[in-house]
Amino acid sequence: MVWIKICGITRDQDAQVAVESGADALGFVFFEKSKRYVSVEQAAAIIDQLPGHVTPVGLFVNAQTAFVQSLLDRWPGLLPQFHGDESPEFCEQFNHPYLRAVRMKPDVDLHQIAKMHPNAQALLLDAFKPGEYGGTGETFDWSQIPDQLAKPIILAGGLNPQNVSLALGSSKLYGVDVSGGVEASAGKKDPQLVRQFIQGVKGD
Ligand SMILES: O=C(O)c1ccccc1N[C@@H]1O[C@H](COP(=O)(O)O)[C@@H](O)[C@H]1O
Repeated sequence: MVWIKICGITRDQDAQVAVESGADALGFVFFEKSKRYVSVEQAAAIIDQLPGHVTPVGLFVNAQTAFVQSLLDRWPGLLPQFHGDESPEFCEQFNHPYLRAVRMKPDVDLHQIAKMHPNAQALLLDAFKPGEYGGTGETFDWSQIPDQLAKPIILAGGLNPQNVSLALGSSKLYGVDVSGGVEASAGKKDPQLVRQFIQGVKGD
């Protein structure tokens, strides 16, 4: 089964649709410059109600150590997703599994990145767009995805209900991650698109 993460959750009703449709993880963007930003208390109202089999993912962009640690203390099951310019040392200091986002420049060396992030549960591959950290709705050249890597691969970047089957057919993936491709407007999910996306992955 392919692991499915629906990211950029800001509303309880969107979380509920994603969970009922079979999402494995929900992402909360703790990056104030994002149009999908949620405060800790907004996220808490949703995270504290999640069923145990659904992983809350905290998306960080160059956050302070103390902030990340405070959220891990509050939710030991939180999976951080480091989506900025964090060094391997920064990501590793928490002694906690995390997702290392990689923005896919043409010359990126995924094998080297995998080696430098031993506690990474997976590498999450996203499109590179100068001046932006992610959530751009853009895809990248999936032929850049290696057949073999020391870490599982989660594909992100411009996925939607129309292209996700193609993505799954073209590479060996542990999981998929979507945000903009299932939105009605920034930070607000379209329930129909969320259902279609998850059905497309599960082949229902
Ligand atoms: O969603 C954001 O605003 C965001 C901001 C900064 C870094 C990452 C962000 N989102 C993540 O980007 C990927 C791809 O998103 P999309 O499907 O192309 O919209 C995904 O992991 C988002 O959670």
